[in-house]
Amino acid sequence: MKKVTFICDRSLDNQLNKLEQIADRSSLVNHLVHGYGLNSKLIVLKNVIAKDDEVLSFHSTDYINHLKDLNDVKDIDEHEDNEEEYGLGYDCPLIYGIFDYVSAVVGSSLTAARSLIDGSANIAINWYGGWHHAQRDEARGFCYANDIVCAINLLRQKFQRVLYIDLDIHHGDGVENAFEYSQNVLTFSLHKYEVGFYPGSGAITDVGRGNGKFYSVNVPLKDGIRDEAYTKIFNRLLEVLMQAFHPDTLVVQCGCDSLAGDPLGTFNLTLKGYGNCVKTILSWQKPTLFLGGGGYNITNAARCWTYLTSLILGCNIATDIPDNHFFERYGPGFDLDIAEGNRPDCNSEDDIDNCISIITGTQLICFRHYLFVQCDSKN
Ligand SMILES: CC1(C)CN(C2CCCC2)C(=O)N1c1ccccc1/C=C/C(=O)NO
Ligand SMILES: [Zn+2]
Repeated sequence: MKKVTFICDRSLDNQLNKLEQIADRSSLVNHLVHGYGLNSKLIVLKNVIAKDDEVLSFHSTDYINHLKDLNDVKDIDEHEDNEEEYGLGYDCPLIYGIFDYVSAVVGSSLTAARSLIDGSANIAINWYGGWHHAQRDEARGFCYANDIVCAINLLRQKFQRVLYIDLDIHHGDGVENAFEYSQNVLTFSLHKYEVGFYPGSGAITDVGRGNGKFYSVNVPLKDGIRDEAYTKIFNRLLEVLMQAFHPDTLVVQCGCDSLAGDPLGTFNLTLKGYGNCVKTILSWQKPTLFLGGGGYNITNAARCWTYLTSLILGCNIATDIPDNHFFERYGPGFDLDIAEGNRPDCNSEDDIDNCISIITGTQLICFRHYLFVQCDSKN
């Protein structure tokens, strides 16, 4: 019997509602999960606010003290040093109660991770987390603290090797940067990589540094990628990486701004594309933490994460949206599925095959080295 924990907490909904671009997104997810009756199969966990030292497992003391100073400030202009420092400003506007917000969101991913560490679950779901751009000492890209890095640091207290997978349309730069020199955390990100597209990092040649060289894997993609090509590249690359890296646990960022119909709208995935990736991940039967992230078509985010929750539980759910608190928001079709867009796919067959051969070539060399090192150390 698969034990799946699920973070659901109204105080977290209130915290996330402070971000206007995703206001009430988490409430829609939770009500749709409930509407499908999935919550009766989940171990629903209340949030535990992160302690300072847990947030400081990654973030700098200066940055966290700055957030504490700003916690009761309503508008950055009121604050003496209101020029954009620590990343607070345009992309990351100051939100009221910023430190309380960060402690709650980091706490949500730590609460989920703890259930994998204490063995009360083999899979943990936290759709409140996944804020992959935040750096050690600054907010970035709408991410104020990196709950993912804090959760990986906690998981590493029990699990030796962690595989991080990032499905968001944006490069998971904050997580990659945090573990750039580590060979115990392999970061794998599929993302749009084009001049002028945020954050601008994540080229195929970006493979990590020092001992961590080759343990950052980046799959740069162009506009319009569809389920079939995305699934092919995902399965082919991860087949190699799983055999070579042998992770003890996985952390998966399921940002759903790669879906067709997202206001950023440049990828063309449907629930099938995300579902194929999650099915592959589930087949490895490793302790796994699933997180949210981007996703700005609010009802599509609810559709996607509810569907993924049902896959994780092994439950088939109807395509008709069930009665729930936000039912009318799913009109006019009231359908769980998301239609594929008709934007052209700018990724040719050759582009995809090139990506696969370049990466599997590099990674194989690296992991062959890794295996020798492992063999040597055992002799
Ligand atoms: C402000 C929002 C978050 C919203 N948004 C879109 C959605 C709809 C219309 C604008 C963005 O591009 N944003 C950003 C703005 C500056 C920097 C980063 C992001 C997004 C990061 C992200 O999703 N990472 O996974
Ligand atoms: Zn994103």
